[in-house]
Amino acid sequence: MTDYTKQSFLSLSRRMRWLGCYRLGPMWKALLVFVVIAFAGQLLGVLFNKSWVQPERPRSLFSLSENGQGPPLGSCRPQTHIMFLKTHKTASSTILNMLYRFGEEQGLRFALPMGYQFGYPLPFIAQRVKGYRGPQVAKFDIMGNHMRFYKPEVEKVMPTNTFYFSILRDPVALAESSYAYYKNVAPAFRRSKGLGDFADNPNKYYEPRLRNNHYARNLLWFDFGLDHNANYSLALAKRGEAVVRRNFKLILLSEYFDQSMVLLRHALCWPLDTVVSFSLNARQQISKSRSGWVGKAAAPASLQLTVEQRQKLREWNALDWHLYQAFNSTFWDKVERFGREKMDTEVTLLRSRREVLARICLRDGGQPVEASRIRDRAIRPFQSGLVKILGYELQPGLDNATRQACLRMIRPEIQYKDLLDLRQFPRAQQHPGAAVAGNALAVKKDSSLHRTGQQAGESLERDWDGTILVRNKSQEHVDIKGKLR
Ligand SMILES: Nc1ncnc2c1ncn2[C@@H]1O[C@H](COP(=O)(O)OS(=O)(=O)O)[C@@H](OP(=O)(O)O)[C@H]1O
Repeated sequence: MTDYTKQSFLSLSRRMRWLGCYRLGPMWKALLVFVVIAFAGQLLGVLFNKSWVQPERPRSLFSLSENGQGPPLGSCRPQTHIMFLKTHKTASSTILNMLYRFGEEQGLRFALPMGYQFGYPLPFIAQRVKGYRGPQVAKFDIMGNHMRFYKPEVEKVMPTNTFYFSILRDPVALAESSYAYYKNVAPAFRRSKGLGDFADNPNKYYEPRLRNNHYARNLLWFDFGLDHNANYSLALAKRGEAVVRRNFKLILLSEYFDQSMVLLRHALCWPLDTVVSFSLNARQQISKSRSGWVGKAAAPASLQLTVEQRQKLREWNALDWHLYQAFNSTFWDKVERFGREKMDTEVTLLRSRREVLARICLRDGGQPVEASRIRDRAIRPFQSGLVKILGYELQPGLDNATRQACLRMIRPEIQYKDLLDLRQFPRAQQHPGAAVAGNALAVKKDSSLHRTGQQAGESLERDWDGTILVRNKSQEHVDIKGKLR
């Protein structure tokens, strides 16, 4: 013992005598001293060691309960600088909804597009971000709307310690989803009789230079900013894979959505409830599996595929197929490192939380419904293509706080973006009709055009979804998705 410790010990025993502890035996005194020292140590640790600080709870109704926190995450701080590359038809709207919820609850600032996508399908440039004033001038925390990824420009907008992640889906399932959604949009799909017909002879229908045909070939590769029309070679595929690996810390899989959410929550140090979600943007469902995502029993004739046609689609999308296989293997390595048993426990917990929240929030036991059946027009999802895109009805009679928390979980992407936009830019001129959803086409005037000014030599044209395309001499176009879902 040092002199200082001896002194402290003596002064402590004097105080204990003063408190009446002199009646206790020596064993009890020693125990009491130990307890006092341990308590003081804890207190100092909490005060001075920041890594002991538990993640701040989102001010969500659900997270107030212990179950909503989930199993402990250890000594980490919640990540609040996040870039999510929102790939198409991969469950990305469900993930964006989580990011919107988390950011809203934590009062974070979103890098939002002027319209609904960041200039897609053109490669991303920082000027597409509303409120961008130059590299690192304005502070943005979360970015997650559709874009064609281009890292040097994203880096101008997001802080250096940003966590980059994205999600992939099996290219055959993705092709079905894409065909159903973009049937009338991608010329290659429009011309074919069905997906099977397209798979049998894609070159008959596919013209690489036609606008929106990127939805028909290696769509993931395209979204990651790579050349989706390049001829497949293993060397090329590996180079692309390496680029994705370099740029993204975590790649999720939509087929293993719940396991993905567990990995994500641990990577971000987030409470369980932030990654509990209801599947958004699903095609009309037949049955609902336990995992909570909407499955399809019988596909419409135009989407039916033989085993050979599935194989042909893999070959047609060979670059995406490579990417999917490579990251599928990485994904399971991560699960292995995480611990299979621990993963199973957390997935079970996540699913039971989803069931609890579905019972609280959703009408008809949580079954998604056709947009036309949703009484509140403000939460009807956007419709496109061959099939009906489903949404949810809220349970009637909820108290206001619960209603708001539930609403956040089912609010479709477009309406949610409008709401956040309005909060972040209360004084800016908003789109007429913002935050009001309807099934009808409502083309909105885009405020960014008025702010930046339309240049001489540019002409306005609309894309399939109401996006305003500004065409100039070099044929560059800007998107401002202007159709409400
Ligand atoms: N939780 C979960 N797990 C697995 N799959 C899910 C989940 N949530 C949504 N989905 C399915 O994702 C498809 C929609 O994808 P996106 O939201 O990325 O579409 S979009 O690009 O934003 O239009 C769409 O696929 P299809 O139904 O096959 O079209 C959704 O059903």
